[in-house]
Amino acid sequence: MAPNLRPSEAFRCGSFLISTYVESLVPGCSGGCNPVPFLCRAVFPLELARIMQPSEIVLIGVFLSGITTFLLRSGRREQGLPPGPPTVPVLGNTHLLGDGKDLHLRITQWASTYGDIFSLKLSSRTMIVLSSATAIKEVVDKKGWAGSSRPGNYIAEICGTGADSNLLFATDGPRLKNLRRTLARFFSVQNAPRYMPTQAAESTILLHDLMVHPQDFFESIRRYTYSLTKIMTYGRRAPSFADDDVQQFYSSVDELSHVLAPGVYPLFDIFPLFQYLPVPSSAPWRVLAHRVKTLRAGLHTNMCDSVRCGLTAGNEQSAECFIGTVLRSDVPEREHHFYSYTGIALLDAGSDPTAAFLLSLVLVLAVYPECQMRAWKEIDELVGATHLPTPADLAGLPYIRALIKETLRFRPQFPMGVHHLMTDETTYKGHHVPKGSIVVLNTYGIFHDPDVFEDPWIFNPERFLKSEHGTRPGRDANFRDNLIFGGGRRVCPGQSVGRSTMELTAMRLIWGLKFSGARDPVTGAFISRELDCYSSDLIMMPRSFICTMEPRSSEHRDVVLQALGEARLYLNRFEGN
Ligand code: HEM
Repeated sequence: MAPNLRPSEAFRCGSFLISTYVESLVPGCSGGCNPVPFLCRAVFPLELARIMQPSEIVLIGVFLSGITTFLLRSGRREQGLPPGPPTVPVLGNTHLLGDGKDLHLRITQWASTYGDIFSLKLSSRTMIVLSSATAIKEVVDKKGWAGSSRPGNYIAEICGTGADSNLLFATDGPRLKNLRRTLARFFSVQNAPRYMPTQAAESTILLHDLMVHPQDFFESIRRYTYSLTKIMTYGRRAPSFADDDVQQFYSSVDELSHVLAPGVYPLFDIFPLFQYLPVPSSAPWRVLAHRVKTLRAGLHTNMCDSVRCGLTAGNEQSAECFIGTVLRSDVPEREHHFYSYTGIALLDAGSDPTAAFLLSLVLVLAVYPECQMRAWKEIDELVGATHLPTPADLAGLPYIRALIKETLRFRPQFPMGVHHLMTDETTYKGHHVPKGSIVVLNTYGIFHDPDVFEDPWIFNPERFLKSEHGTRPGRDANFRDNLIFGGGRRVCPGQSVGRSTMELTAMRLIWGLKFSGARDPVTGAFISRELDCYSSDLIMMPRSFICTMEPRSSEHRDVVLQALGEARLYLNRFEGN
């Protein structure tokens, strides 16, 4: 229950709201250093009192007390909701989210205090955090579509990538269901092997890039995952990271993640009133949002046009890719934008999550040389140095399978999933989960729960050799292999393709390269701090880190060089017009 409003708290809440708004209008103001919010807080009420008549002040007082009564109720945790951190009036727990940095760690800490279901009050909105596989199964998976809508995202709307265009933000409804069916067919388990020749050829190019330009490994890996997704979606590849579309796409992704991060823009979705306040077009987040909108609209138009041209010219790749399938289908005219913009959603959803895994893998191989050596031993015995590993080899590589699973457990790409929205109420462990609540799938917390995983903070692939899910014996019968891919009806439609890319590429990187992490010049110890250097936006991605890599032997390098010609020849079909 919220305590009564004390003057100090009222002042804090008011200041928070006003400063959030004002800070968003002032270029370069994102911290406490800017004097404007403080001036606003101090001068604004005094100034008003000076220029108004007493009757106006009374009227405003009545109006404000009505609003205050409404707002005071809005921060409270209603009876029956799961427990959670104490609330303050108006804000509820909003102030605890801060700038969103490392929120997954705070959420995981709260889960250890309040249990596998707890609630946060974001003013009048309720957020339910689920931190066990059982909770996800009961609240999301079993509820079907009623547990799988999405909360609105005003800032994404402004960026032209909201519910009406982008599948990722789309709310429950017939057109989403139709689109999901189309995606399910396109990326089905049966269809996934179709992409294997592309994955094999592109991963050969990646190995070669890493051998020749090891210092550019971030760019090489991001090009690789973008190119794979672009081929499936638009029937065209991206030969170089310097290509215009690659540059535009990644600038838009980086800027979109930034503008969507809490703290950069006013809390429009929590305090919808902000949506009606005047905002100058020079406000920093508006400038950013406008740039993102322009970049993505340009990409969308160019890419769709190139598929249209390909279809007219009878190009096979254009006909077979996702957008080609959509353009050739009888999608009603009014749904065309939503369906075709799915191309951009696929680029978003397919490129960086896969890159995040590969970068995490490089990082752990570099700083856990004992794991790298054990993986080499295993792959050398099975595959040898005379040819590249193929998907069929994975079955004979239990340690490498465990290493992949442990990397995904240790650094899941979506540490807090992607928010779901309940369109119906439900209960779990006697707690009420109301209709309209936002649901967080706390994947990071689940994978770092010491009751379920022994020493969860330690990187230890062996745990997956002892039990299928790496859990303590008998813990959490509801654990499923695809928790990293979300849940309910929104579970990742690209999971088969995503998994096969991660597995094939992991085998090939381990097979062909030696990774070494940076060491402290005095102690000689690995700078393990780098393991904590992750971006804290929606996707958990290592920031730049120092790592050297080289071919394991001249034999390995020669095998890659020999395979290169065939890979380029195969990929030729995805180049040109
Ligand atoms: C490889 C690593 C990947 C991971 C870890 C991953 C994970 C996820 C997660 C957690 C979600 C949200 C699910 C939810 O709301 O509960 C998601 C959604 C989605 N993913 Fe993936 N994904 C990956 C790769 C891919 C690939 C390769 C594609 C397609 C090319 C793809 C396409 C999508 C799409 C379209 C959605 C939105 C679904 C919706 O909102 O209905 N993903 N993914």
